[in-house]
Parts: sequence; structure tokens; C-alpha cells
Amino acid sequence: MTSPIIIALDYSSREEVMAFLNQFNQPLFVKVGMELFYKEGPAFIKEIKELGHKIFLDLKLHDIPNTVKQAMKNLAKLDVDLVNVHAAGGSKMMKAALEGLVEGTPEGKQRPLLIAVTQLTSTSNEQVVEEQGISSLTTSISLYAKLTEESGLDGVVCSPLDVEIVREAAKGEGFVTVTPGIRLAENSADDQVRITTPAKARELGSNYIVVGRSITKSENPVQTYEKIVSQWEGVTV
Ligand SMILES: O=C(O)c1cc(=O)[nH]c(=O)n1[C@@H]1O[C@H](COP(=O)(O)O)[C@@H](O)[C@H]1O
Repeated sequence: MTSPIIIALDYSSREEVMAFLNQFNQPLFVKVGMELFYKEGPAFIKEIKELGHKIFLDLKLHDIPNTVKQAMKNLAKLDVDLVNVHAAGGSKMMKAALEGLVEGTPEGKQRPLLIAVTQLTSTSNEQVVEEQGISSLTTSISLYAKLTEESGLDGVVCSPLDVEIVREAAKGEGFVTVTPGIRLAENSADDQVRITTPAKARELGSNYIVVGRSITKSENPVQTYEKIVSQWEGVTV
């Protein structure tokens, strides 16, 4: 997967996305989430793909194993590069997701990478302790990362601040960390809790960062994107 910077296209219509993408004259790695997919559907995925962009289809599947497997079979036909589930669905569900993806990928095509969300970047330690009765956020992230790797998935979604915990729990060389919760120094957290900058994310070992509003809501998205790319590239790893 080319660019390590994944732009979250959190728009609600095709028109807004096209206006955004038309400002760039280079292939991007973009993320299509629920807001856009529920409005524009598979046809728009195909259109974005035909423009030459890589796609992370972020639908965060979480259901009984059979339902997730059948859904993944359908997603596999969309020729996207990356898809995800919630690790909280458990190992049986994650294995079923992978089976569905393998079965659904057309012959001669590469199956999309499959990753699992550990704990959302909008979640705090207090929240998981109080609302989910979990001993700590760190324990939960560590357990989910290990379970994800043991289930045969390709990596996790986590905060850059969690990458160290993930690497301790899942030691496979090619296990990828895709990390949202990115803010430029001057930006506010919005609804995110566990955030950091692009440069710090790379220092912490993230393989990919997911950036939404810092780019899409900026006055000059192309310039902001370039700034993030140069911050990322400026870090020696
Ligand atoms: O799976 C994701 O992409 C995801 C997981 C997570 O824990 N936190 C998280 O923010 N995301 C997504 O990453 C993007 C972050 O957007 P911004 O906060 O605007 O940069 C959104 O599209 C979220 O849906």
C-alpha cells in the first residue's frame, strides 16, 4: 500500500468528495467510512478506484461470525485495499471475516488487508473502566492486538499512543498499525481523546496514519496534506 497518509473522506455526498479530490493531482490513499458509503454505496467506491486512488473501506463490521463472513464476501468484490472489523467481535468473528474475504476475492485479484479496531481513539481509560468493566484501556488493547494476530488478521487500528502496547502483544514482523487520532499541533481534539501529531505517530512506530478533519476542514487541503507528508518524511526511523 503506497502512501502512509490515509485521508478520511468524511463527507456525506459524492459531490463534496469530488470537489475535494479534484484539488489534488496525484493518487491518494483515502478512507471511505459509514457516512459516505451509506449514502453513495458500492458504485462510488468503483468510481474512486477508477480515479487511481487506494481505498480503506472503513465499515467496522461487528456481528455474529456468519453475518460478518457473508458481508466480507461482498466487500471483497469491491476491489478495495483495506477493510476492518471490531476486535471486540472476538476471534471466531475475526476468523470468519478473513474466510469471507478470501472466498469473496475474485481470482487473480489480491485480497484486501484486514485489520481490527482495538479500542476507538475517542475512548478514554475512565470510560472503559466505568462503562465496560475492563480493568484498563491498556489491558484491553493488548489483549485485542494479540487476539487479532492469532486470528490471522493483518494488523490493527489503534491510537499512535498505543503502538508500543500493540507491538509488545503482537510481534509478527508484517503486522500493521493504522492509526487515527492525528492532530496538527494547532488543531483541537474534537471528539478524539488519544491524539498526537503525524511526526510523533511515526516516531512511535505507526505504519499508516488516518487524517480527516485536519485536512478536509483546512483552508488549503492540498497544502495541509503536503505539510503532513513532509512532517512524516522528516522523521528518521
Ligand atoms: O477505524 C477508523 O478509521 C477509526 C478508528 C478509531 O479508533 N478512531 C477513528 O477516528 N477512526 C476514524 O478515523 C477518522 C478520524 O478523523 P479525524 O478525527 O477527523 O482526523 C474518522 O473517519 C474515524 O471514523
